[in-house]
Amino acid sequence: MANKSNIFLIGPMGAGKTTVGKRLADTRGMEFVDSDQEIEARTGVDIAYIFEKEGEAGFRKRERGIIAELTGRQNIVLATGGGAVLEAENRQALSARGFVVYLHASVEQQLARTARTENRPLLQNAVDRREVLDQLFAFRDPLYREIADLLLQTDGRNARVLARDIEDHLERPASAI
Ligand SMILES: Nc1ncnc2c1ncn2[C@@H]1O[C@H](COP(=O)(O)OP(=O)(O)O)[C@@H](O)[C@H]1O
Ligand SMILES: O=C(O)C1=C[C@@H](OP(=O)(O)O)[C@@H](O)[C@H](O)C1
Ligand SMILES: [Mg+2]
Repeated sequence: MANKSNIFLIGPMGAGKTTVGKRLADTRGMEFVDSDQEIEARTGVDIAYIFEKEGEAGFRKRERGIIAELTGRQNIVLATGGGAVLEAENRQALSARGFVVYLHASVEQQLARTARTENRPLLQNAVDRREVLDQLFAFRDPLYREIADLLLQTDGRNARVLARDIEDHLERPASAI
């Protein structure tokens, strides 16, 4: 049965999943978990190091394991990584086991918010970050939409306002969501 006590945040790098998720969990008194931070805590190394040693495929395998586990919990706010929706298994678990919020951001906004990034290997190694973000977004946007229960535009809107928007949607009767 669907467990909608969980809130799962999806969307591209720089959409604010980690930032908004933490804030939302604080105000709702829920546990906050970030799949990337969880992988780092368990392996003792950062995401960039995992990409370097195991390639993207190695990272996706770890991400799949962690999402399968975390989506089985209750009453958590989970911030996923931007590529979590690539795996059908992840999409299935996310949509079945929680309320899925797609934090949408234009590529322009993604670029601005990831400008000082130090632990996003897909961007760090890129010659042209805009092109990489463009391509990722074109491929992934339909996947985010496929499982989203709610889509929020984040351009020009701060994390506090976005967390409150999510709260407002959750307070509404189910038929209005
Ligand atoms: N709504 C927002 N408005 C302005 N800056 C934001 C917003 N959300 C996140 N940020 C900033 O953008 C950067 C990336 O945010 P982060 O939460 O790590 O995104 P994600 O987890 O989706 O990749 C951080 O520096 C964060 O402070
Ligand atoms: O878009 C992606 O494929 C990735 C996004 C990152 O998470 P954020 O979306 O939180 O930056 C992180 O999981 C990894 O660098 C790969
Ligand atoms: Mg994040």
